[in-house]
Amino acid sequence: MSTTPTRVLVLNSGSSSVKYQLLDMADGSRLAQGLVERIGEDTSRLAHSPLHGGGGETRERTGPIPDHAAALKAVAEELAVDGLGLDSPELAAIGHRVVHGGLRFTRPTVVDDEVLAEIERLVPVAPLHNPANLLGIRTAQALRPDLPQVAVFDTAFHTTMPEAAARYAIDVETADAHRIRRYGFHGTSHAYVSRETARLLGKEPEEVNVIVLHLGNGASASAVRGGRCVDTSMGLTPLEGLVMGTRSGDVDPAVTFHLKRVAGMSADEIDVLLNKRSGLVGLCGDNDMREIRRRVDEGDERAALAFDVYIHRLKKYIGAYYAVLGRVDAVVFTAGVGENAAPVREAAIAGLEELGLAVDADLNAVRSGEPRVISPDYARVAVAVVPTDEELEIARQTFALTAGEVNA
Ligand SMILES: Nc1ncnc2c1ncn2[C@@H]1O[C@H](COP(=O)(O)OP(=O)(O)O)[C@@H](O)[C@H]1O
Ligand SMILES: CC(=O)OP(=O)(O)O
Ligand SMILES: [Mg+2]
Repeated sequence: MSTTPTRVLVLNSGSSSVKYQLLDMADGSRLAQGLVERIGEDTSRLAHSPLHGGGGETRERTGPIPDHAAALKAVAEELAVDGLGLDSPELAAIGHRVVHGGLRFTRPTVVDDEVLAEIERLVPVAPLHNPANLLGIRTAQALRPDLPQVAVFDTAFHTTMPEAAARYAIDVETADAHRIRRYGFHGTSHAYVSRETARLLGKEPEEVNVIVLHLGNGASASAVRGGRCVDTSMGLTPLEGLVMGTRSGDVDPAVTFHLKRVAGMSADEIDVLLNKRSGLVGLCGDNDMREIRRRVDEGDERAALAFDVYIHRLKKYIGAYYAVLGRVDAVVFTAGVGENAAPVREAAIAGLEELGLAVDADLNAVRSGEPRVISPDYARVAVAVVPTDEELEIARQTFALTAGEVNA
């Protein structure tokens, strides 16, 4: 009798990177994880960490990796070195992060040709993300055509948003004809982190109202009432809302036609400006919060301005979502910046004592990979740091959807 396959490979394909993890869903353990970055450049780098059986040294490869297909083949080779190759009969499914699922995909979905066509149709509203997600799926299909490939959508968690939050106040016929509305992104992270925050507080997700601040290279805030998203800061595309590494977040939409009329820029040029040459990088030339803090500490004025604009926007969204929720149990920081940058957490919460929000300096300074409360005991609202795990959440959803099918 053959054993039931319980392993899931998760691929999180970004515009120029692939993050991946191989998990065994029998016990939720991680067997390997890694990252391919700077795909398409001469300085591509793959870092692969075997984690099973006590783990092993992280292995690195550098040198040109031209596209996502080549990246995934390199990942497959590294996994094979550890005896975890993609040809393994223990592999049950491959789970993919897909950023834009439009209105149609509210749940994880087994990929077929029609699903691929729909993800392709959504490329114009996620131009940095959906093409990479598609390449990841197609390459994985070519390597293991017999396995279910599951798409887990960033937009899915936000489909519970009420119309009042999802609608832009523009002409209804025009908006509906072009499916223009607020979709929201990073939903897998917002769902996972809001649930883990309830657990940290010793409550059920249904019992708590949480403001989640996902601050990575892309950044978004969400208001989660009793486990359901009621508002989020990203909109039609992942450009709206918070200040990000290279994206502007909120701007007056008139900026775009002003640039067209006055500066003679094309729509594509404005797209690149707002998505790739704005945000922290546009304000000070750096998008890494570590480097920005280092410059601020040295007295660099442009870095200080970038930091202040970033914090001001973040604080506005905390206030806005406090008002949307009415009662807040926790404000929680997650993703690369949220989990690691104590000065960002301190500055974003500073001055909000009247809202019951405060950060304890000693607790905030602790470096840890564990979920933790960083507010003082007297504070009415908990402030917390909860590491996100989009890959684990994607693996769980992928396995839940396919285990029955594979075993049948
Ligand atoms: N120790 C740290 N201190 C401050 N910021 C950090 C630290 N480590 C990572 N970051 C920030 O996290 C960002 C990456 O976050 P991440 O969630 O991995 O983003 P993404 O998934 O969008 O690639 C980096 O660009 C950097 O700004
Ligand atoms: C949707 C989005 O912004 O994703 P990322 O943060 O991975 O760029
Ligand atoms: Mg991310």
